[in-house]
Amino acid sequence: MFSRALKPIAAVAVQNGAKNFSTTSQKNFKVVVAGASGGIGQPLSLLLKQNALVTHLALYDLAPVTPGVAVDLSHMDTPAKVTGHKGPEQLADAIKGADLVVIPAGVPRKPGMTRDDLFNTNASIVRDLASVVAKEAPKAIMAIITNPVNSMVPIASEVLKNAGVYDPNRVLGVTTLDVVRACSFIGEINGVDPRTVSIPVIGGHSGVTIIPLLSQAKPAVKLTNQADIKKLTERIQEAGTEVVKAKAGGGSATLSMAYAGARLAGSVLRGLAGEANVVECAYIKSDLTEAGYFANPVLFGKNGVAKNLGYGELNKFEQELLKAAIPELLKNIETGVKFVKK
Ligand SMILES: NC(=O)C1=CN([C@@H]2O[C@H](COP(=O)(O)OP(=O)(O)OC[C@H]3O[C@@H](n4cnc5c(N)ncnc54)[C@H](O)[C@@H]3O)[C@@H](O)[C@H]2O)C=CC1
Ligand SMILES: O=C([O-])CC(=O)C(=O)O
Repeated sequence: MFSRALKPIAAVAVQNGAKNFSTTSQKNFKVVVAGASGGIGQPLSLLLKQNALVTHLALYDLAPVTPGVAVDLSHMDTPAKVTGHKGPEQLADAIKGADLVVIPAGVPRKPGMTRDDLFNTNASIVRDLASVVAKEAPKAIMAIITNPVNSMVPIASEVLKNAGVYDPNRVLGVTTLDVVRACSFIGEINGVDPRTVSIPVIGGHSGVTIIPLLSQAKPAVKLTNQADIKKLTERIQEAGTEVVKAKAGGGSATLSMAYAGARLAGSVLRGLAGEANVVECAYIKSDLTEAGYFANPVLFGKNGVAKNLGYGELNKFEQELLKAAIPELLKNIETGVKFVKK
């Protein structure tokens, strides 16, 4: 399982690729936010309106407020034109000609729920959005935030396959929040600015499938005790639940997710614009493990994923984490694939 991993990634590339938003405007990109009026969608759209690479920001949601959210954002003095699209009859217009479709549409968790408990509601939402992307913007990059991410990416991929337009380099599950959290917690422990921390988080986006490679963190995590390393690993794995509990029925992470989603979207766009060395972790079609989809650092380019950078050397503890993650990932992936095939 481990021999297929590539060489350790250059941590500096992760840091630089991930954290410097471009101010150049080499190209004009249409970006769609599907689920734009929600807890993630609104602040994500606010951040994307500030990205100079975005010249058209199309906001799509079922919520009646959506055209109003678009008018609100359109008053910001940044270049992107903003359009609002409400309801399925306006979806094709929203998606047509998109370069990037970011999807936070769907229901969030309440305390006591797992991400898998969202499957029944969110699967058909992602399936239906993917089928319109297949028709109206088959070359668009799809960045899926909707949970459970581990199953939603296979769903979108199967829909695109059925439509004959699937390109595995253009379908991503957004796991950036796991990296953002790991950097934040390590920054706290090390007493350094979290923006100077870089770490790959691999696997998937739920519980045991979230594998922070603390042994590859730069700078090294100032923890020597294995019990503390285990505790930090579990905090990163359960950080989503920490937010769900703290919001006490008011939903899950929205603001930190918007930040993470804007960062991922910005990196995708910089890759599309031809910038070199743009690296982020993302959940993609993969043959590195037995799981058909897997998250680890990837290089973005003019056509989406340009190179899978692998996950480097794992220590014994991380190998055990990977072993625990694979059966869960396989199950999540199968659930997604079966949903489209049924
Ligand atoms: N990948 C990640 O790291 C994270 C993923 N999430 C997931 O993101 C999703 C959204 O979370 P929130 O924004 O907090 O939820 P929310 O309920 O605040 O917003 C969801 C929005 O989606 C819209 N929507 C529902 N069905 C739709 C459809 N068919 N087409 C377009 N829009 C539709 C709703 O009207 C609503 O505005 C959830 O599934 C949540 O679990 C949340 C945090 C982190
Ligand atoms: O925990 C949730 O349900 C939302 C999520 O994916 C996260 O915050 O990582």
